[in-house]
Amino acid sequence: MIDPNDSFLVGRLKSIKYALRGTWILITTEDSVKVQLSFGVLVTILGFYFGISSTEWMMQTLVIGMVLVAESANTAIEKIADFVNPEYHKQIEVIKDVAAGAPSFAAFAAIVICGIIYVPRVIALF
Ligand SMILES: Nc1ncnc2c1ncn2[C@@H]1O[C@H](COP(=O)(O)OP(=O)(O)OP(=O)(O)O)[C@@H](O)[C@H]1O
Repeated sequence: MIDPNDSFLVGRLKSIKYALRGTWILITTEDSVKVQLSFGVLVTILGFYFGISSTEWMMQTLVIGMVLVAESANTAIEKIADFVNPEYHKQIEVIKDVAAGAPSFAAFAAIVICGIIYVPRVIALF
């Protein structure tokens, strides 16, 4: 925990440590994050294979990041909801469903961007 008496530098270093711990928890325990990360790795390999442009790399990296950020925020909201109310509640259902909508928007953008980048290149292979 960050102590108010910590120096600025120690406070920032602790924040980085906690953020890396959170990243590790997401990568190792959350199936949805594992799946999204695997897609990220796959399109990165495709990017090298097809030699995509700098602009395409930027767009692709941006959408991979968007999906992972949304998926991580969704996971955090799910965990808060489970902590606040582990039993069934109609409002928790709505909260979780709405939170799950965030990665869906990001995933839609990622599919469109990756489709624009790769569909013509894959078609050109045949
Ligand atoms: N406590 C609850 N009360 C009411 N509905 C719930 C509750 N917990 C889960 N649900 C419903 O079940 C759905 C799935 O919730 P769950 O917590 O299992 O997430 P998940 O889809 O498994 O998430 P992920 O795969 O990202 O871990 C929610 O979107 C919601 O509709």
